[in-house]
Amino acid sequence: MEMIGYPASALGLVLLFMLSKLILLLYQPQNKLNLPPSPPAWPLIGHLHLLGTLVHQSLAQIACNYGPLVFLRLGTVPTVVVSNEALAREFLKTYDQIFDHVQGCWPQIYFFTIKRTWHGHNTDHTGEKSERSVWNYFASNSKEALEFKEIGTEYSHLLGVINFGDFIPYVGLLDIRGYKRRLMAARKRMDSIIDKIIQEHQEKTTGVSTDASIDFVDVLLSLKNNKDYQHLSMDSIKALVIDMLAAGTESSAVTIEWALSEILLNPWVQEKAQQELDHVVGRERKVEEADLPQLKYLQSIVKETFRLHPPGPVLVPHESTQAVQVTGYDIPANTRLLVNVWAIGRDPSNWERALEFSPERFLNSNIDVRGYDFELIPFGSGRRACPGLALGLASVQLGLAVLLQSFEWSLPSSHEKLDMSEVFGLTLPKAVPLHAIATPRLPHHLY
Ligand code: HEM
Repeated sequence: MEMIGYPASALGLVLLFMLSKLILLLYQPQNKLNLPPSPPAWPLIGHLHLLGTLVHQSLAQIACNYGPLVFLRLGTVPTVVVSNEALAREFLKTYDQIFDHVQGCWPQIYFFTIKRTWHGHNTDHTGEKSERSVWNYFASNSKEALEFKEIGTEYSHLLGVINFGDFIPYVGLLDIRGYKRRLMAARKRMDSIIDKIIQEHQEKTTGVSTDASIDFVDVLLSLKNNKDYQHLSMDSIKALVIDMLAAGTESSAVTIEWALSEILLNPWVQEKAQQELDHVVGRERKVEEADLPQLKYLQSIVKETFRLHPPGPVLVPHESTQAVQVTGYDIPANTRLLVNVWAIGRDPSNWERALEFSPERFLNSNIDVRGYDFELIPFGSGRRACPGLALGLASVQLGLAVLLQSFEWSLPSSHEKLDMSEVFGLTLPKAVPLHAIATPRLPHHLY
């Protein structure tokens, strides 16, 4: 008998080979290792069946049953999950270098690019207003901007779903649920937008010489003239542009939406924030970035929002480059690390009334979000921490300050129940977008 042109015996041999490879991968001898606690695993899929659509919540539930350090086998991928402050410090600070696996020079490029192009939020280094062109491009309502947002939502969803094919070799080839096909289609659409942006930047003949006029696409393109980065292909540069756009836009927007939602549930927070804005800025001018250091209550609102709704709930997966012992447990080389920042932010051993939204808790506290206080690490910590921290933090603080100074916020109906459920994806947005009424509170000429 012949199947699709191949003799059945040859097909059988291939299947047998694939199956034996899979069994070898899944059952590598690990019995001599002192691995962290682990729930019972299923054949082939390991612990994948324990992950629901809200992965961070499933992992928090597993931590409740098995402790703050858990070893999981997600298909063939060995994974450790960390769910408390002390262990986060251990993995991200003490063993930072070991759990640092990422594509070669990319972290340096991210830092270098953001440093070259960001001199403050609204102003360049000379203190003059500057147009930050690529970001402005996507903040607009242009056809490309709307398409980018649409593709971004698709990407975010597809990167969040648990796709068995990503964890079990050969299953991925079948693409049973069509995720790969959808991702390729989204990538093709994204590629054509990025190609257009790159072409426009390459065609720019003037204005690239001053720091104020360059944006991060200019900086990335100029890497080709730098001898340390000449090996970078055009595809890598495109991927870097997409990374920066994806990481730099959604996280700040999602945080502001959560902050406003919490404020609507806790109206006295709005009252106190507006009193502070009136006192520090007044109502005759718009709040500016220079006002932010004095807006202590607003800063506390932002910290409290990051605590309960971190946009990267399990950070970006890190991977061990070598075997290591952490708190007496063996962690093999090539083990993925997930840090459940969402669970750490709600851990009652760190936070009183942990599930309550209470910005006041930060007013007389030194806890900050910059990666030194491991009970609150929405930007990660150490070598892999977010390179856009300063820009992201300022964007959220200023964005929220402008919204609270300019408008009185209320729900469309006093009986309306605000839906606070989440969707797990590239970030952690609200499942149901916020609908609120904005009533102007500043003089007419300021709008
Ligand atoms: C609310 C704002 C933001 C939050 C909460 C945030 C959070 C994060 C987190 C948690 C990570 C992963 C860190 C880790 O795995 O240890 C990350 C990575 C990253 N972020 Fe941000 N981010 C924000 C804004 C931005 C902005 C504005 C940019 C760029 C302009 C940016 C660029 C990046 C990049 C390129 C990475 C990947 C770094 C790597 O893999 O080494 N982020 N961010």
